[in-house]
Amino acid sequence: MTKKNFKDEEENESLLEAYNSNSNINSSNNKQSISTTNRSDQKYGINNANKQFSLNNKKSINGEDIDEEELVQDTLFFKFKLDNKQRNSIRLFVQIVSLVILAGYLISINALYFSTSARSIIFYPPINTDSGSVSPTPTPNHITLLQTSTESTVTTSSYDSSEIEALNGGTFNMKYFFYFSTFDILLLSYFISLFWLLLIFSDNYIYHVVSYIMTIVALIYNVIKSYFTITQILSINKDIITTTSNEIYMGSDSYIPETSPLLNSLKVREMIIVIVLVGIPLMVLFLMLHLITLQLSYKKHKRLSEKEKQFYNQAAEEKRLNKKVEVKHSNLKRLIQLSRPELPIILAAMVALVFSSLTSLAMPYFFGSIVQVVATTHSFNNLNSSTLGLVIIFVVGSVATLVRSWLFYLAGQKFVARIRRNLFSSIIQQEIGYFDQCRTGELLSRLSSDSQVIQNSVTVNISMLFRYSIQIIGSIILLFITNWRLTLLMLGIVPVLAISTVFYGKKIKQLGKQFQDELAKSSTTGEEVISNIRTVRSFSKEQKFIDLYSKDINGSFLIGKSLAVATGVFSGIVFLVAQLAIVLIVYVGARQVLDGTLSTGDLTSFLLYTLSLAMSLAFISSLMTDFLKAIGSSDRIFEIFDRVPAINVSGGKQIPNPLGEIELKDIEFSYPTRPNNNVLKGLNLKLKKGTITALVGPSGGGKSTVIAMIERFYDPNSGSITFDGVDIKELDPVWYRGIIGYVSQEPVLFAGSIKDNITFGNDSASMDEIISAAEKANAHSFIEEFENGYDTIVGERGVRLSGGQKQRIAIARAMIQNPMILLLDEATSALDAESEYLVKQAIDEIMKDRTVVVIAHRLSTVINANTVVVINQGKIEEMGTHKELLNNPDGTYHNLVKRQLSSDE
Ligand SMILES: Nc1ncnc2c1ncn2[C@@H]1O[C@H](COP(=O)(O)OP(=O)(O)OP(=O)(O)O)[C@@H](O)[C@H]1O
Repeated sequence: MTKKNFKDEEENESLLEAYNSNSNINSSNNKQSISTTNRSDQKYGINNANKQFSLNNKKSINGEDIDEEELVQDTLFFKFKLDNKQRNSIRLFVQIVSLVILAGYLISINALYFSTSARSIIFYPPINTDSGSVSPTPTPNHITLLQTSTESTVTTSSYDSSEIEALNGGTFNMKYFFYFSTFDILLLSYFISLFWLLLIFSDNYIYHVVSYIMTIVALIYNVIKSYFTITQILSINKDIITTTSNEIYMGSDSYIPETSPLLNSLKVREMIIVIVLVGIPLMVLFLMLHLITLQLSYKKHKRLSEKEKQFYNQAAEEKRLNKKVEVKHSNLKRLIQLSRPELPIILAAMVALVFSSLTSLAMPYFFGSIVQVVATTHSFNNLNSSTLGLVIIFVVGSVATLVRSWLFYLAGQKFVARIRRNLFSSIIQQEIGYFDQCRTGELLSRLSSDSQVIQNSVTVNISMLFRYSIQIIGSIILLFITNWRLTLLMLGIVPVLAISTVFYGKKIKQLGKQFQDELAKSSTTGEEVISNIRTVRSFSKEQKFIDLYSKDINGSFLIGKSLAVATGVFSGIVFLVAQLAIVLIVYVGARQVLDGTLSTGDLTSFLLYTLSLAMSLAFISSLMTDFLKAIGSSDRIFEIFDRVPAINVSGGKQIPNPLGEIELKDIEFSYPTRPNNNVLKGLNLKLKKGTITALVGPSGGGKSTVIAMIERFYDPNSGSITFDGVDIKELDPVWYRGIIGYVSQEPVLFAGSIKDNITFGNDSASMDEIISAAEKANAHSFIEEFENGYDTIVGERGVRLSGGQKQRIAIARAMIQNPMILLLDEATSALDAESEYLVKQAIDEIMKDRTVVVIAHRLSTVINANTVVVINQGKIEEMGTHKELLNNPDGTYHNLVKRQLSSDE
C-alpha cells in the first residue's frame, strides 16, 4: 500500500516533469501553440486525476518510451547517487525497520509498564488499606483534585476500600509525578507513535519535518526526565539502610510517603529506570534512520517546488494572454472554504451538537447512580432524583439533537445546491473541444453523485465527527475520573486501532475513486442509449446495449465487491478491538468489584462510558472512509472547477459599428482529440460584407470545420481569424457570437414550446417579432395549425416535429436574432418536395442583406452565391463564381456538379 502511495506521488512528479519538458519543446515553436494544446496539461503535475493525458504527452514529446523518472537522480550522503528504484528500495527498507522499532517501542513500554507494580506510581502512591491507615499525611505539596481535604482524609476511616482508592487516585503531587511516575512516558509513547506512523507511511516533506521535530522534543523530554528520575532513585537507594530483617528509609523527602512502593522495593525502582530509559535509544535510532527519508523527502519537495515554480511562471504567461489561472489548494481545505457561506448555520448546529453530546456524556453517570442507589442505599428519594435528572437530560438532549440534525441537514442542502450550480457553470463554460473528449453521462454523474458524496462529508459527516470526537474526549476524561487504572488498560488498545485505520483507509480511498469512475462509465452508456433510443430500436440493438450496460455495471460491481470486503474488514477489525476492550474491562472491573475496590455504580458508569467510547471510535473510523470517498469525489469535481477553458465565454472587445468582414489567414488546425490529423492546412479565405460564400467539396474536406472556426468553437493552431481587422480572440465572445446566426444541418430544438425555441435567439423579442420571424421562415402557417399554436411543446430535441418543421423553426430562431453574419449548413436529408420548397424559400429570405457562409449541397444555392469555394483535404482547391469554376473541366467543382446533375437525373 505504501509502495503504491509512493508510486502515485512519483507519477505526479514525473507528470510534472513531462509537462515541463513538453513546454520546453513547444516553446521553440510559437507561443500560441503552447497555450492551446498544452494549457489543459498544466495542472496535471499537481492533479492526480488527469494522469493519462499527461502521460500521453510524455510519450509524444520524447517520441520514445523513456521513463523520465529514472533520469532524476538524488545525491544522498557523500554524493552517493540514487535513481528512482534505489530511492524506493531505501524507503522500503527504512519503513520496515521503522515499523519494527515502533512495534518494539510500544510492546516493550506497555509490557514493562503493565507487568510491574511501577504502574501504581502515578499521581500519588496507593494507601496500605490493610493497616487501616489513611496516610499519606497531607503535605504542602499536595494538590487535591477531588474533594479530598485535610478533614476528609482524617475521616476516611469510615470509607469503604473503593472510595479510598478513588480518593487516592485523584491526589496529585507534581514532584512525585515528575520524578517517579512512568505514566507520562507511556502516554508519550502513544503520542509519538502517531507521528512515527506519519513518518513511516507518508512521503510528505511537511509531515516528515513535523514528525521529526516532535520526536526530537519527545527525546529531550525523555532525557531530562531520565536524568531526574535516575538521580532521585539513586539518592533513595543511598538513603535506604538494610538491617538484618528490614529496610529503613532515612531520606528526608517529605513528598515520598512511607507506603510508596518506591521505598519498599528495589525491583520497582529498577523497573522505573528501565522504563524511562528504554525509549531513548529507540528514538535516537529512529531519528538517525529517518535522516535518510527526511533528506529524500526534502529533495523531492525541492524538485517539485522548482517545477511548480516553472508552472506558475507559465501560468503568469497565460495570464498575460488574458487567461484565468487558478491555483489548486488541498481538497479538504477547499471543501471547507467552499462551505463558508453555511458557516453561521454550521456554527449554530455545532452549539446544539455540543449540548447533545454533553447530555450523552451525562447519561452513564445518572445510570450509574441509579444502579448504586439500588445496590447500596435503597433510598426512594435518591432514586427519584436520579431518574428525574435522567429525564431532564433526555429532554434537553432530544431538543439539541433535533436542532443539530435540522441545521446540519439544511447547511448540507444549501451547500450541495451551490456546488451543483458552480459545477454546472464550470462545465458549460468549457470550450467545445472539451466536450469532444468527455462523455455526457460522466459529467452528469459528477453533477449528481459526486456532489452528493461531498454534501454528506461536509455536513452530516462533519457533524458526526465533532459529535464523536466530543464523546471520545469526554468519555476518556470521565473514565479517568471514574477509574484511571481500568482506563489505562483500555487505552493500550488505541495504537492498534490507529495502525489498522491507516492501513485500510488508503485502500478504501483508492477503491472508492475507482468505484465512482466505473459507475460514471455505466451512466454514460445508459445516457447515450436512452437519448438515442430511436436508432437503437430501428437497428434492434436493445440486447447489445443491455449486455454493454451489464458489462459496465459489472465493472463497478466488482470494485464494489472489493470495497465491501475492505470496508467489512476495516469495520470488523475496529469492532473486534472495541469489543475485546469491553470484555477485558468487564472482566477486570468485575474482579475489582469482587475485591471491593470498585463500587457497582462506578462499574456501571464505566461500562457505559466504555461502550460510548467504543461506539464513537467505531463510528469515527467508518466516517473516515466517508471522508476518503468524499476526497475521491472532490478530486473529480475540482478537476472541472480548476479547468481553465481554452476559450473564454465572455470578456473582450466590442466593435461599435461593425462592417461584418471576416478574414481567415493561413489557418492550420487539428482537433484536440486528434492532434496529429491536420484538418485545415494553411487555409486563406475572405468573406466580404453582404456577400454569399458557398463552401463545397468532398465529404470530410473541412467545410464544417471552417464554420466552427468562424464561430470560434475552436482556436486555430496557427494563423488568425479577423473580424473587421481585429483578431477574434480579442473580441468579446458573447458580442461576437451575438452577431452571428447559425443554422446547422440537423437543427436541435429544446424541450420547451415553439415560442421558447424561437426566442432562444433573442430573449426580449415581442410576440409580433416572433410571428414575423416565423412568417419569414415559412413556419407560421404550420404553427397556427397546432392546437396550442406557439405554445405547443416540441418534445425532447424537437422530437414531436417533422424534419422540415424543425428546420424552419431553427431558421426563425436565427432570423429573430437578425444576425449580421449567417453561417448555414444546408440539410442533406431528403425532405418531400413541398417541405424542401418551403425551407429553400426560408433560407433565401434569411440570406438577404447579410454576410453569408453556406455549406451548400444544392446546386441552386451555389448558383446564387457570389463566391464558390471548393475545399478538399483542408485546402482551398478552387475559388470563383459558379460559372468560372464550371468552365474548368478538370476542376473538382466541375466534376462535383456533373455528379450531382447525373444523380438528380
Ligand atoms: N469534433 C471532431 N473531432 C475530431 N475530428 C473531427 C471532428 N469533427 C470533424 N473531424 C474531422 O475533421 C475532418 C473534417 O471534417 P468536417 O466535418 O469539417 O468535414 P466536412 O467537409 O464538413 O464534411 P461533410 O460534408 O461530410 O460534413 C474529418 O476528417 C473529420 O473526421
